[in-house]
Amino acid sequence: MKSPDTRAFGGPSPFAVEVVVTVLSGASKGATLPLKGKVRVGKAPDNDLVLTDDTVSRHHCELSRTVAGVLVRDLESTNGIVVSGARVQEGIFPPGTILRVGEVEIGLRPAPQRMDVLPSASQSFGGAIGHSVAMRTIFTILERIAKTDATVLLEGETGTGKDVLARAICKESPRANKPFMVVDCGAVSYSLIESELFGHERGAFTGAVSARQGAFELADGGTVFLDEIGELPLDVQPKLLRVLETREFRRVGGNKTFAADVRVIAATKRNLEREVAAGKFREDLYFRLAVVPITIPPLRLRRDDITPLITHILNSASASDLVLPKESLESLLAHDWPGNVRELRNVLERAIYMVKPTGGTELSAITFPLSMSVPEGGSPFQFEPSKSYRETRAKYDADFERRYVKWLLGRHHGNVSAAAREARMDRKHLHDMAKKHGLRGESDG
Ligand SMILES: Nc1ncnc2c1ncn2[C@@H]1O[C@H](COP(=O)(O)OP(=O)(O)OP(=O)(O)O)[C@@H](O)[C@H]1O
Repeated sequence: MKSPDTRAFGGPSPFAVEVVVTVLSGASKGATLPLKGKVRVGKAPDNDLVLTDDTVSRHHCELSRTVAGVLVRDLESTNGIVVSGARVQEGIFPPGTILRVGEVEIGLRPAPQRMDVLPSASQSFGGAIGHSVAMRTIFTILERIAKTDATVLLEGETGTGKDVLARAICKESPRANKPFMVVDCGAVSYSLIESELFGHERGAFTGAVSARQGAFELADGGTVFLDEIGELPLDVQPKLLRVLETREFRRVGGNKTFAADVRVIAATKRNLEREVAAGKFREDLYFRLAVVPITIPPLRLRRDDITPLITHILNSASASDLVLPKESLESLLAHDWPGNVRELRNVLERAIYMVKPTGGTELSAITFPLSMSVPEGGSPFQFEPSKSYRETRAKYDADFERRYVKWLLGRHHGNVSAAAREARMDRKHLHDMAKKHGLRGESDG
């Protein structure tokens, strides 16, 4: 293992991001200032950033933006500047670094969303497909930062592709051939999460019958993917923060210090900034993780991606020969996809499994589940005040009948007898209903 160093976690500046200086503790907590030109920090009122704290000197330090990062210079202060536990006279630090000025913590917060980012010319990044402007803009950022050690925070609803992007970042990084260790912070039991991350020594706790390596140790030289980071218990959060700051860790119950030579990628379904505001997630840890914050929009807000994703999913299921009629494509494009790309994949794969064994060549709308046309949590009904109860009811009865028959026949690949048997209804009646709605059942010999 490499010897531990005091380099701020996140590595060199990944790209020319704007930096905002944020006060994280003390009386001026919450104060922010964009880092433009030189920023003087100290207790005296003529500073750009005034910190009213007795541990801060009148003119304490000076910060300025350089191409390589933020130049931090101590102005002969009494209590100095500390970064990752080491006192600093002068040095260049990447966005994401936290400085201790006397006893006050100030963060150099990156603001990459204010960068002028053009969408990538590429319609994929690693295994992730995306033709929409939103996804291609994300690809541009990832193309730039994948090769660095910058910590990435991926936020997005379930199924939007956080896991795919984390793996893609790893694949495009110099750590591609090193381990990629996943810790699902939401799935590991509370008592074991620390051991899962950092390992434990034999006898460290009841049940620790033998020593065990954690993800940070196993990933040495590679990448640790902290999935569902928003679920990390509050009392474990400072431990992770310390490791990210000092880049070293110990196993639970151990004395030996290991260097954490890993790149960290974290992901969450939650809005972590909101969790911070609600006191459920530590601000300093959020700050450490969100060096490159990426928000993946839900699929319903980037419908341009649906068609290429369908093609991609059909290809990867060796079903590119199946035809998707216009009507079916339209219904897929219109759906709101609360489960995002995962739901699209599931719907298509189910349809493929239903059609392929029958030797069918079309993924007709009949093979898509009924639930598709009803947004999750939404109502399938849209009432019109001009229509009477009878008319309204007749319309929905007919709609219900059509959807039900479509679904039922779909389950039985159009075999009317089998479908009627399952629904315990008369075969002829089902046949007539299908005919009425223009749904054809297969000859059921
Ligand atoms: N842009 C994409 N290109 C290709 N496949 C994708 C894309 N986004 C998601 N997928 C596919 O959708 C499924 C769900 O993606 P993934 O597991 O990455 O989502 P997630 O955001 O990590 O979900 P969760 O929050 O539930 O863990 C996977 O099968 C993945 O391959």
